[in-house]
Amino acid sequence: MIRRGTRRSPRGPERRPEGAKMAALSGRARGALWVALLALCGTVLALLAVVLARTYAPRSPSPAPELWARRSRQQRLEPTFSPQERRELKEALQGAIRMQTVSFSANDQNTTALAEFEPYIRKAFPAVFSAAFIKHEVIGEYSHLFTIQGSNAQLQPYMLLAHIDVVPASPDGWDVSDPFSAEERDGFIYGRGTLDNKNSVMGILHALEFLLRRNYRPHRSFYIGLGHDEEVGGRKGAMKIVAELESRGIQLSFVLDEGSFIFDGIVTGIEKPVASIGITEKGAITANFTVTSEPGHSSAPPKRTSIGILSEALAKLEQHPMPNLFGHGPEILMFEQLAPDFSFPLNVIMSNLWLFGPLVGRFLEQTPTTNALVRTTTAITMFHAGVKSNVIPPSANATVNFRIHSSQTVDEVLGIVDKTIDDKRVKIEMESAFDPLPVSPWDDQTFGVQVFRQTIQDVFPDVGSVAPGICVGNTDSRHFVNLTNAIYRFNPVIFKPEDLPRFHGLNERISIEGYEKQVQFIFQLIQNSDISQSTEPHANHEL
Ligand SMILES: CCCCCCCC/C=C\CCCCCCCC(=O)NCC(=O)O
Ligand SMILES: [Zn+2]
Ligand SMILES: [Zn+2]
Repeated sequence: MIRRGTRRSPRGPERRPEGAKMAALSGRARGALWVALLALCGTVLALLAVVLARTYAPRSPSPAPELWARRSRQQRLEPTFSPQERRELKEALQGAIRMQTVSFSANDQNTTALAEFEPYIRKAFPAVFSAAFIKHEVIGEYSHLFTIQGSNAQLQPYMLLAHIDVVPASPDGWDVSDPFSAEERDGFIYGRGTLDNKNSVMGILHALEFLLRRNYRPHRSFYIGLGHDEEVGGRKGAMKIVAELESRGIQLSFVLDEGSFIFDGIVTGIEKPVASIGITEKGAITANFTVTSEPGHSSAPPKRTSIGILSEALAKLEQHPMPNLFGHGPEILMFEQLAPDFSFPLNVIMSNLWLFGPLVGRFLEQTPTTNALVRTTTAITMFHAGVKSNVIPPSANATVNFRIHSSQTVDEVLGIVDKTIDDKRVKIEMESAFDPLPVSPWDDQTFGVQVFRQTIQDVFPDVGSVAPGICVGNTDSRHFVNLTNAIYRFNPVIFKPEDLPRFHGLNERISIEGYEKQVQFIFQLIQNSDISQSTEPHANHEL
């Protein structure tokens, strides 16, 4: 008999309790899901709040030191130059460009032109060479050291650096007839050295000349160092100047050299020009790579030739770039400080590098300029092999130039190179090597930083941020580490993307207006350095 209600379907009775269990369970699961969802929303909202707070938090403008604030306009000489003075500025720079002070190598420099440079500057800057409180010395035959004795010996001196020598330039590919003609075209002076670095050599001396002609006597002492072999390492120039100053027991308040610019349009997403002041510079290795093999007749070649083996090793270096180290060095400071200058949404990203750092690192490595900021770069710069088309060459040789990221050392880079090439047939010899330079202080209490901020504001009011930067090349200032911990690299010139290939390349040029601004900057910098700072060391700096 089949009783109603007791009939068991094969699944029914078992299913009901299971279903109830499931329903109860899914009720709990749903609850848990809601809790998780709410927690997630809370976390996302909290993250968003942090991200927005970091993006839009008011940044306190760097306080101008009280002394500058109180100084009346009358006390300060305005950086305005007469038409006659402006002509003089331009012609003096042109004359300097025409002197072919080329450095080919450490042992091959145009010493005739270097020697002619001294009478040239003597004639161009009569007030500098005749002032009773300025001492001029020739160092290492062709370099120059000027000591400007300020009226207040209590103030710690600073130093301005520039270099007279230039890299070679052949006329091929230039728009003007000759890279040493200093031709004026469309408001620009063309020529080797217009940006690197006779603009600074002549700009510093001319600013001082104009101040002296207006009877200005600096309060704070300072030095001007003009090296003659910066492009080949600075051993005979800058290093000798340093040895001289060290022997006199000098300590400097700051050193200012070339090495960075006011960048305009160099970084995607930043509209305004930004001043980047190099607080460090990369290390460097120049290494020679050699492979030797049995020479012989090309009709019966061995399986591998020295050229093939070396090429493979070099290709490995190019195919396996050094690691992206964005966030491990001072480049992070640079982007943190530039964050407000980026347009939306990049400003949000740059203000939150704690979250978006890896993404930004990938973004920066896309162009050679910003790639140089995030890693040790590898550049194969020379390759020599072979003597004749039917001779198996006995050797192949290449030179590779590495520029080392702040967070790496020479030894670490060499370790990676060895591992990457992994071929005992490739011999590596070091030509020169040094670690990245120490990082100079960057805060509003540091005297040099105060002076630069104030002077940029005076002369370039349209500049957005004044940010700490990295000098991706090397400068004479790297030899000055025993004289100060405050070394800065900054050329007060607007630098646009089209200027990049001109640097050490074709059609190097400076606009006449840009050069006048550079002279104004130094004119103001000397005056702005004449305040005393509260943290001034109490020492007598009789020079
Ligand atoms: C918003 C910041 C972007 C920064 C991008 C950096 C771009 C760098 C471009 C040009 C500046 C290069 C200056 C390097 C000065 C080096 C002087 C020199 O030639 N020294 C000899 C040498 O390094 O071999
Ligand atoms: Zn230079
Ligand atoms: Zn150079």
